[in-house]
Amino acid sequence: MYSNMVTLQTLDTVFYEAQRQGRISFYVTSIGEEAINIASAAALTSDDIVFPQYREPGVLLWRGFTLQEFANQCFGNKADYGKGRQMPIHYGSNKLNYFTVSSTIATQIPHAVGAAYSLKMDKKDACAVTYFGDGGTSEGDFHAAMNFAAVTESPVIFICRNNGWAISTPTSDQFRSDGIAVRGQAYGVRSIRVDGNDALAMYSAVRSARQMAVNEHRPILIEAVTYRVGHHSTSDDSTKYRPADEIEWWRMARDPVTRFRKWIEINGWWGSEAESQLRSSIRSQLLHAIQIAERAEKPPVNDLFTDVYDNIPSNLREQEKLLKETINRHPKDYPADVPI
Ligand SMILES: Cc1ncc(C[n+]2csc(CCOP(=O)(O)OP(=O)(O)O)c2C)c(N)n1
Ligand SMILES: [K+]
Repeated sequence: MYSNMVTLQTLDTVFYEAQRQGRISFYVTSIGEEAINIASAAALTSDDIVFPQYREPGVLLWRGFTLQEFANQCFGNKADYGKGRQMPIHYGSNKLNYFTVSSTIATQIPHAVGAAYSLKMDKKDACAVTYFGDGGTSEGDFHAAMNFAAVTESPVIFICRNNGWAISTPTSDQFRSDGIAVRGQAYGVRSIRVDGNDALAMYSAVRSARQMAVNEHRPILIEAVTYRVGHHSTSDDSTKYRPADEIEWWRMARDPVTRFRKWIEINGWWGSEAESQLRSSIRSQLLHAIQIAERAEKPPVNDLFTDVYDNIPSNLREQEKLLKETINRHPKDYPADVPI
């Protein structure tokens, strides 16, 4: 669990730098939420179906998505499963039971309940797991999903990362309830609040939630209290709306990775030599993956028009024709490495 938390941290640092260098168009970090990502993933089984928001790439990492696969998606090259049609960080893996990230807030929550209901009808030994932020609970989709899960008694785990901020909106401007756990209780869903920066607490909560969901056929809500240490995304400057000392306190005093490291060190399982070896090894693996992803061929322009319709409708054909004509007229304005 610790090496995965460090890998996630390093992935964030390296990809964030790549965005600042203009090599990728966008990025979102999970800094401060590494324990929620990795400890929850460790407590599930690979048959459990994940419906993520966008701040849980650690779950995918835990399941075996490679650093090269992360890089291919962010660089939108030919090896990206989304064929470069999504913004960076919209990962997905059919093989790893991880639905593709959708930026439209909270849409994944009712999807998870539907999948859980279907797992129950098929008598599968698995549950659905969905992640969202506190902001997600301000959407109607959250409320519809909670109620649907409660009445259908579906095996679904709702993991809310209550990180204090929905971009620039603090939780105090979103709701006056005592956090999120009471909202689950209001719908008749067994709910618990955990310290999301404590990897062991997170692991234990998700482990028990999974047992209850699968064995007793019931939804469970976990409110993981945490803090979004990074900016919302690379399109945001959070110092414009929150005090720097608040960010600093969470970064220094409450960092989930440092807390877990202290625990494994006290147990004699880790030391500074292993730490520096791990960090430099992951960093170099990542830089290598980025180099490969950056040099790889881009998907052809044609791919923009495929995979939605079996027979491409005439309006899309027309758009395709117009796009190609435009590219031919202004070749200098289009990247030379994108096959037409
Ligand atoms: C339906 C919808 N409304 C608004 C947005 C714009 N938006 C993107 S992220 C975000 C904040 C989400 O906050 P939260 O769910 O708490 O997750 P966090 O970013 O804190 O992890 C908003 C409002 C969106 N993507 N989709
Ligand atoms: K949030």
